[in-house]
Amino acid sequence: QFHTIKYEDLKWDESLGQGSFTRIYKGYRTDIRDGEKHCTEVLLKELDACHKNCWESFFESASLMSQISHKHLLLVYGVSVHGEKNIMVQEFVKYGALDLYLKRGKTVSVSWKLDVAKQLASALNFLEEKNIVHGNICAKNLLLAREGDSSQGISPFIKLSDPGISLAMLGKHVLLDRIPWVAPEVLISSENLTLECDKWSFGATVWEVFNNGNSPLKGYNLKEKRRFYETFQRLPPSQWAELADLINHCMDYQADFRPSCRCIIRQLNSLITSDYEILHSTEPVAQ
Ligand SMILES: N#Cc1ccc(Nc2nc(N)cc(-n3cnc(CCO)c3)n2)cc1
Repeated sequence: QFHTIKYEDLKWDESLGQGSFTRIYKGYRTDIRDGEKHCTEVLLKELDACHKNCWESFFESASLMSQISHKHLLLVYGVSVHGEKNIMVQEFVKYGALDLYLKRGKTVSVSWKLDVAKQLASALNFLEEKNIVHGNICAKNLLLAREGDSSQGISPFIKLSDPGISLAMLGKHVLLDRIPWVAPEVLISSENLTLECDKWSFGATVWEVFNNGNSPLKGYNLKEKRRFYETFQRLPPSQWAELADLINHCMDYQADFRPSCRCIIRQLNSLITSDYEILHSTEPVAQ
């Protein structure tokens, strides 16, 4: 169900860090198309050899992303297996993970952040229409393909990354550490992983985007993270009441009370036109 790529066609460049059980590298893929040699910049996502039993979940995640195509979903070229190595070959997205981009202190406007939220909501709406659960929505899995330039009215462009190893395969500690992105019902049983869980994670991700990429519950240990859910706590609300309401509506402890994607998109559209932008934007506004 997806393309297999010859290991000899891949070249590794610098290491770019790691996800859960995976290591990522910049790389190049040579392939011959209509008689010409092409060399494409790629992202090589390697599954740690010690997690061999996860490889089918790793490939399931790759095949999920290569079976459907949408402008805000990451393009997966295929997979390569070489001895112990399992490698997913993805399009190289120019500016990388959004959480790191925001943490690097880039000041972005309110409308920039709302554009990102709307693009994520449209990707989620697409998945919802296909009844596909992503299961790992977070700012680290949002990749920035275009920075945008608010002075030129050019909006940013994001791509949602593959979900990686499925939640069902992850140990309890990894799941607890994913609080507050993982929906509370999933901690009880990964059987509860439904489309509504992606709405919860969407709320936590929008919170990250509006808090300059800072991790919610930063510094909480696993016990404190568990207590956060057990006592039905909420993330610190944004001063922008309508935004805080949307985030809390998505992060409703009752899964079936969470809004549909269409409702989320409608609420985001109403936010963009509100005068919050004028009152709170960092750029001086022409009087
Ligand atoms: N400096 C820098 C820099 C780093 C990376 C990229 N590009 C890129 N392309 C992808 N397809 C995936 C990722 N990626 C990043 N972190 C994860 C793990 C969480 O998913 C995935 N990064 C571009 C610039």
